[in-house]
Amino acid sequence: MTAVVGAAIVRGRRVLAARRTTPPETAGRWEFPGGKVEAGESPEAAVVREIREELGCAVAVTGWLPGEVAIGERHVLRVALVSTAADVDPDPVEHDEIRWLAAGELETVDWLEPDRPFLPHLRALLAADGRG
Ligand SMILES: Nc1nc2c([nH]c(=O)n2[C@H]2C[C@H](O)[C@@H](COP(=O)(O)OP(=O)(O)OP(=O)(O)O)O2)c(=O)[nH]1
Repeated sequence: MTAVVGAAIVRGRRVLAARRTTPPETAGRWEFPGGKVEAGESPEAAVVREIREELGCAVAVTGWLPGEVAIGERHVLRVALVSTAADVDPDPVEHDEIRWLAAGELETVDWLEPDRPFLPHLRALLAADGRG
């Protein structure tokens, strides 16, 4: 099993969702930006590397949403809680759209199926977060 890490980039009471462009089976679906953990790499380091590659910004992992979800038979998804500096503007180079979603907006995009079990945790966290 290869670990895939997604980053729930939280700013104030919103989380960043990103729309995939490849491969065709997943193009147009929404996800937490991220990717596969490489051999010898920690999940946290993979999150930081992937977000730098995909969104051109530095992030810090502050925790993990509970649980992990199988992606097919070979991959398993975990989702990190991530913060950025307030003045950082993510600039997607692989995704064709990004949106900052509030708790009540999480259902407005078509998430990849493996991401859906993480949404209730995220909704509760965003609804409870008094910052911003
Ligand atoms: N990054 C990411 N991938 C997800 C999520 N949910 C989900 O099912 N996936 C799937 C889509 C892909 O099949 C796989 C991750 O592949 P990826 O293409 O993002 O990984 P990667 O950047 O390391 O790229 P590569 O090795 O395939 O070139 O996991 C998610 O929230 N974020």
